Amino acid sequence: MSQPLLAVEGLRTHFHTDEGTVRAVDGIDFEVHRGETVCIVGESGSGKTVASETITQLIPSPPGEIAGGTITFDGEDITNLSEKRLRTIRGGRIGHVFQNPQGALNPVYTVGWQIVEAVQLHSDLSRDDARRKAIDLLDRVGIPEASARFDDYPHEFSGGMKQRIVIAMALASEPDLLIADEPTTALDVTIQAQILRLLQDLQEEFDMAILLITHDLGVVAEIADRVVVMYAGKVMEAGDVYRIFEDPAHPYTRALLDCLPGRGGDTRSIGGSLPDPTDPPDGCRFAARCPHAVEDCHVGDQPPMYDVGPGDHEVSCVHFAPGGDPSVVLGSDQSVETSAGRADGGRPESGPSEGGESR
Ligand SMILES: Nc1ncnc2c1ncn2[C@@H]1O[C@H](COP(=O)(O)OP(=O)(O)OP(=O)(O)O)[C@@H](O)[C@H]1O
Ligand code: NI
Repeated sequence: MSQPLLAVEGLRTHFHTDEGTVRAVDGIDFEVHRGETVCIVGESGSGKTVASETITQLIPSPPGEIAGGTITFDGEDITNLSEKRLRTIRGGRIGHVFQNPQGALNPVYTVGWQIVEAVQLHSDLSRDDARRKAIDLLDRVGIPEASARFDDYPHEFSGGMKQRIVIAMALASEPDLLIADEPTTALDVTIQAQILRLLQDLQEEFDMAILLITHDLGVVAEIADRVVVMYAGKVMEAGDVYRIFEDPAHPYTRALLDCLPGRGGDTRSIGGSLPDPTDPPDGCRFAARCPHAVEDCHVGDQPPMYDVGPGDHEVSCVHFAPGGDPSVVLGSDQSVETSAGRADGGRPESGPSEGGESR
């Protein structure tokens, strides 16, 4: 494969707090190639936002710290870039739509002014040309009568429109990579769909890569080329979106998918909770909640990423190690295991019953 646009290798982002060191991101690898959409999924608290905000060093430091690893963007190591150099990348070649869009717009300036600023920061367009470009951007993100609304203030727009404006701002520099952190979570379903379609259209138009963070697997199915499944600061599984949905390998991914309506699951969430991020367990971080955990799962480090094949698909699970027995997880059929979602953690009687239960 060609050189990735973004390569994250061995990344660790920790926070030093009174309660101990929060290992929010604890050694993860992933890549984003030009023009593709990579989705990071995982439960709340698994480190998705911290991982994405570490890329352009948006993590408050202290208490945050990049404790290890490298971030390479377009061939350049940007892990320890100076603030000055970073400013040309952040909001320039890398656009960012934050999880909380409220903070992204300044209430005391008109939206037009703010987008013009964003355009001018990364181009040498004249004020007039920047204004034309800003109106064009507002128009493209679907703000009706964009030129008439140019001088309106953020509070004069609805939540969905504000989010479109935030996206327009992130696009103002024509970024090579757009990082979008739960860009539609706060919005109603119709507007969510519109904004996702909009991102896809703009992606094609600008030949832009998208790193989308979400815990909505419905969104992932619709928009992703590749998926990275995070849990407790680690990557559990990664690969082509079709592989992840058709042949999910990690018990965690399978449990997540099980929560999707129409996949046979009857649960809203996975039983149990994330481990203490200041004191993660040995072995696989999901082992305590995993219906397939064996002794090996509780010792050593998180298992390495094993190839699941065919194609682009890797999983961090001992059952997929060379010589392991994936059928422990996969069972004899491909129906998604549902036990992980049961509040009592019980296994369905009909499920695969080879040894290895954690209880
Ligand atoms: N400034 C901070 N200080 C201490 N801990 C932090 C800080 N920011 C994040 N964390 C911790 O890092 C871990 C990962 O948080 P993160 O926000 O990345 O999760 P997430 O996967 O984005 O979750 P969500 O889906 O809720 O957005 C959590 O345990 C969180 O409490
Ligand atoms: Ni988040």
